Amino acid sequence: MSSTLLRHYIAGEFVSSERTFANVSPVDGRELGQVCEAGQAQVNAAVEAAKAAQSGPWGGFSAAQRADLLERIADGIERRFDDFVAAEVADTGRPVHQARSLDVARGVQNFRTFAGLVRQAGGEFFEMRTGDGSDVFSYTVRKPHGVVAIISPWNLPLLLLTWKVAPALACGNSVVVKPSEDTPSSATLLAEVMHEAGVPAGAFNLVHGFGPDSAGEFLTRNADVDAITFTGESRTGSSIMRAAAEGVRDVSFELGGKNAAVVFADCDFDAAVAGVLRSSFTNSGQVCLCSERVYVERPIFERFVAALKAGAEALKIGYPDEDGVNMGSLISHKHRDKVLGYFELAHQEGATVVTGGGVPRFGDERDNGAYVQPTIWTGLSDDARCMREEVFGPVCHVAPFDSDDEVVRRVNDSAYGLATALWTRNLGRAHRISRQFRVGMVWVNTWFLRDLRTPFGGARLSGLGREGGRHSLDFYSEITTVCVNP
Ligand SMILES: NC(=O)C1=CN([C@@H]2O[C@H](COP(=O)(O)OP(=O)(O)OC[C@H]3O[C@@H](n4cnc5c(N)ncnc54)[C@H](O)[C@@H]3O)[C@@H](O)[C@H]2O)C=CC1
Ligand SMILES: O=C(O)/C=C/C=C(\O)C(=O)O
Repeated sequence: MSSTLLRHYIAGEFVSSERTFANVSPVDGRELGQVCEAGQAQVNAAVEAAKAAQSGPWGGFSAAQRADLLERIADGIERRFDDFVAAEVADTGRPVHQARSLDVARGVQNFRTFAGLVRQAGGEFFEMRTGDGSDVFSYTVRKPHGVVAIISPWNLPLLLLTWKVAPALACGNSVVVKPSEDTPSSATLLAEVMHEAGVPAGAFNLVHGFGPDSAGEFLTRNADVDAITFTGESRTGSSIMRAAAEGVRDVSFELGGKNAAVVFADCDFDAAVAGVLRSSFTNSGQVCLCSERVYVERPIFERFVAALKAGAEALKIGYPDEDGVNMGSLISHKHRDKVLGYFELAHQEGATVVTGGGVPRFGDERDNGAYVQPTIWTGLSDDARCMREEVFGPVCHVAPFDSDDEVVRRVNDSAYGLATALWTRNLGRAHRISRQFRVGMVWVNTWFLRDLRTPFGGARLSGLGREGGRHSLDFYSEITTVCVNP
């Protein structure tokens, strides 16, 4: 990073504020730098700039020009790939190889994908014969909403931010982005790339700060914001929805999950063990798609738990740039306290701790970091709080099951409904039961394999609406129908 003071980006300029807060490394607890905190006036200025951009040069861009701009932004991220990796790793403590292969690579891909999609996006066309014999035709045109507020979380900072910024700009909106207070760095770099790529002033704005009574709430309550897209905790989604109700603004929410993995006795055993290790422990369990409930068909239950335990104990926890490291820290000490609270609760609720359950000791500065051990529980009842609430850490509970109907019922017995992963060689069964899960996404013999054109989102507490492919174009557009009676 070029500076240790991270600033806002408003109306095409980097600006600071008097109030700042510390950006703290979750690897060793040291301060990485200071971040400006936007007050009400600065958030209002960002929204005003975004609104003004709609009637300036940005408002005149054609879809093809916007697509070209998105390609230039993707080129800009690629040119500064190593800076983005360093920013993401410093803020999150994740392994460097993950930031390279997932976070930053996907940031680039989001811009290229939505550039391609908006170039192809057509409207709809219908013909209808009326009672008097005339042929009426109707067609649709896509227009931007205007100003879109983007509130993003800390778990996959650049990936989730670009997943929203790219289609919002592709559709011609102006955006005001509020990244998580825990991960301000890659968003600031993205503002630098926007500046270098020649994004017209006001089309992309960035404000730093917190949620309640800070930049997040100021932004979502601003009446000139036309639509809000948010990824984060379900409770925060409810607060934002209350703010959006004023003025009946459009919302798109990707919220939490208490996802299940279902392992049938006929699965490819080694692939299923490797898959569940990934789905439970990737990014230290801090992906909304992670599996915290694992159901294993009884004939292979004991063998599966033993193999999963061996796999979890073989995961290497350490510095982000260490060779062979699989797991980094959690995002923050605050989040570690939350995860450790669930470790304690599991103990009180009668769990058997198969492995983990504590904090690794390194004997160096990482003991000031926010690490926890990968943890596996068995023996909890389906109504235990640890089975119903999202922990968002490297932990799963493994339970046996005996029939398809039973496992579908238990998987669906959740307030959440984001994703399920199935492991079986019987594709007939996979097709049959996939549709029975009350979730937005089902993976069969894989996990977190994403075609960016497919709908992404969840049911019930897991979200509202779908993004991805044309679903993103629909959310980020206002569609007008024109009916012509020739
Ligand atoms: N994708 C997911 O499912 C995620 C789930 N979480 C869960 O949420 C818990 C809390 O983590 P947080 O970072 O505090 O998540 P959060 O949902 O509170 O924060 C996400 C974003 O929303 C903003 N925000 C918070 N309250 C707001 C409000 N009232 N109005 C507008 N913006 C607001 C935050 O500043 C941040 O940018 C975690 O322990 C984890 O369990 C966190 C991040 C992502
Ligand atoms: O878009 C993806 O591929 C990943 C999405 C993950 C989340 O939404 C999350 O962890 O919050």
